[in-house]
Formats: sequence, C-alpha cells, structure tokens
Amino acid sequence: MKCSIKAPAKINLTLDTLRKREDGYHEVEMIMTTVDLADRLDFTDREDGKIVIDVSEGFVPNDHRNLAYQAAELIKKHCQVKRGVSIYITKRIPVSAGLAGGSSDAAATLKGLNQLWSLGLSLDELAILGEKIGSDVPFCIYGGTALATGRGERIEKISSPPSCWVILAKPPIGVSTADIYNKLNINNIQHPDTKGMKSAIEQKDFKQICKLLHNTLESVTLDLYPEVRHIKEQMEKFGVDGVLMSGSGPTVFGLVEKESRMHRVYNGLKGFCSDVYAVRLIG
Ligand SMILES: C[C@@](CO)(OP(=O)(O)O)[C@H](O)COP(=O)(O)OP(=O)(O)OC[C@H]1O[C@@H](n2ccc(N)nc2=O)[C@H](O)[C@@H]1O
Ligand SMILES: Nc1ncnc2c1ncn2[C@@H]1O[C@H](COP(=O)(O)OP(=O)(O)O)[C@@H](O)[C@H]1O
Repeated sequence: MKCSIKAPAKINLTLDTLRKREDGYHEVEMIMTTVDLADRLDFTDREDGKIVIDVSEGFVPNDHRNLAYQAAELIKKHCQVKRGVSIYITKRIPVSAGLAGGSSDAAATLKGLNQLWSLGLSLDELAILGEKIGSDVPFCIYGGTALATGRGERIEKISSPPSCWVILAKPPIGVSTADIYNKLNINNIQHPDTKGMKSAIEQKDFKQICKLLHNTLESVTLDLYPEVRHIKEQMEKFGVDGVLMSGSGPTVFGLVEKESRMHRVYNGLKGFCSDVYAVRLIG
C-alpha cells in the first residue's frame, strides 16, 4: 500500500504576541494562510513495524529529530498500529525559514498515515495529536486560512483572502524560533490590527490586507539580521503591494496583484538572493 500527500508552506499575515506564559510559550494571535509552495511526502507501508525516513535534502535529519518521524511514531502509538512505514520527503520549502516546512511535513504524515492505515481519525483528532509536536502543526492539518490563538494551536477557520502572487525571498541564514521569541521585549510592542485584517479578508479588500500586514517578531529579526531588512527594503523598491516577514523569519514575502509586477520583483530579487519563489496564495 502506498499514498502521497502534499505539505504546503504557510505565511503569517498578522502575528501578535500578547504575553509570555508560565510554560515558557507566548500567547499569540495570528492570521495564517497557505501558499502553493509544497513538500511532497510518499508513504509506503512496511510489515516490519519500523519507521524509515529518507529526505531529498541531505542536511535535514532523517531520524527521530525529523518532525515527520515524530508524527509517525505518535500516531502509531496512539492507534496501537503494528505496521511500519517508509516515508520519502521531497523538500521544496526552505528549512528554518518561518514557513512551517517541518510542521507541514508532520501534519502531512498524520494525514497520510491516517489514510494508509485506515485509522478513521477526524481532522480535529489529528490536530490534537499534532499540537504535541509543535504549535504550528494544527494549522497545517486544516490548511486554508485561519486565526490561530493560544500558543498557535487553537484554530478558527476564516474565509480565504483574494488570490494574488506571493514572492518569497529567504537570505542564506537559518533563524531559531525560540531565540526570536526570547529576544522579544513584550513591554514594547506595536500590535497588529487582527480584527481589521480579518474583516479585510472577509471583504476580499486586497489593498487593506496589504496595509494591515504586521508581525511583532519582525523588528527582532530585522535588528539581528540586517540582510533580512535589506530584502524587505528591496521588495518595497521593486514595487510589491505589501511586504512582511513570515513567522520568526528570515523569509520575507511580498504580495503582488499584477503578473507583470510579479516578474519585475522576482527578477530584481534574483539578482542578489538565490532563494526566491513566485507562488500563488491558495489559502
Ligand atoms: C513563529 C511561528 C509563527 O507561525 O512560526 P515559525 O517561524 O516557526 O514558522 C510559530 O509561532 C512557531 O511555531 P513552531 O515552529 O511550531 O514552534 P514550537 O516548536 O511549538 O516552539 C518552538 C519554540 O518557540 C517558542 N514559542 C513558540 C510558540 C509560541 N506561541 N511561543 C513561543 O515562545 C518557544 O520557545 C518554543 O520552545
Ligand atoms: N521534515 C522536516 N523538514 C524541515 N526541517 C525539519 C524537519 N523535521 C525537523 N526539522 C528541523 O526543524 C527545524 C525547523 O525547520 P522548519 O520547520 O523548516 O522551520 P520553521 O518552523 O522556521 O518554518 C530545523 O532545524 C530542521 O532541521
């Protein structure tokens, strides 16, 4: 038995940090949406009970550190499955980028094994399993567009924004999410207008969506890594309609309505940044 699942990347249209919690996590409020840049996971059933991971990119761990491995182990134990699985991950989402690549692979693994082993779990049950792996995993289970609260694991689906081009540019650095949250000064934050963004999305008001893009982690990463600030400035210079850093970074995304403008921004960024993608918003 075999099956394949796509694992799309996410971007944060807003990311608000409300307070630091006693468990070390931050209470957040963020609007996330999926883009059509995706990893692909191929699952093959094994009779020997083992979980075997192989990844197209050699530097991504293929052992218990891989979030897909953790997801497979978790659902196998939860449902007392005796069978094993080989998982081949074709990576297309850049790693440690703020695009939830690992979380999306974990979510795809929960969904893929639910299908492969005919476990009959609902999306809500998969999301509850997923939050044990990481705060972004429940969102990746549902996909689409959502308001995420709590530490990011409480998901309320909202309507889709109007589709547009999304230019993603990642400088050649990896950012630690824990490090960025730790360096955030919680008493000196400019909060996004989350409600305003939600209603701009409902009204499919592209201009207002671009105006309200805001991420409280952005200034921390921009101050630490000037190359991220440089990419943001270049995106503005090439004429994107809206620009923001995704998650804890370092990927910066630009929203563009017109295809001709998308080509101009893409080509301009390609001149000095090797990791650039032009994709569609699919949330
Ligand atoms: C910042 C965001 C925004 O979508 O995305 P990425 O930049 O990772 O894509 C998320 O909040 C990241 O979610 P995720 O990557 O799943 O984080 P987790 O594994 O749960 O947590 C990693 C570490 O980040 C910090 N953390 C995470 C989530 C949160 N609400 N508060 C935190 O303080 C904690 O120090 C935690 O140990
Ligand atoms: N399947 C996976 N794909 C990518 N990275 C993974 C995976 N499993 C574990 N990791 C590890 O998770 C860390 C964060 O990866 P990723 O999810 O790409 O970042 P982010 O949360 O910033 O989007 C990296 O250190 C990477 O080695």
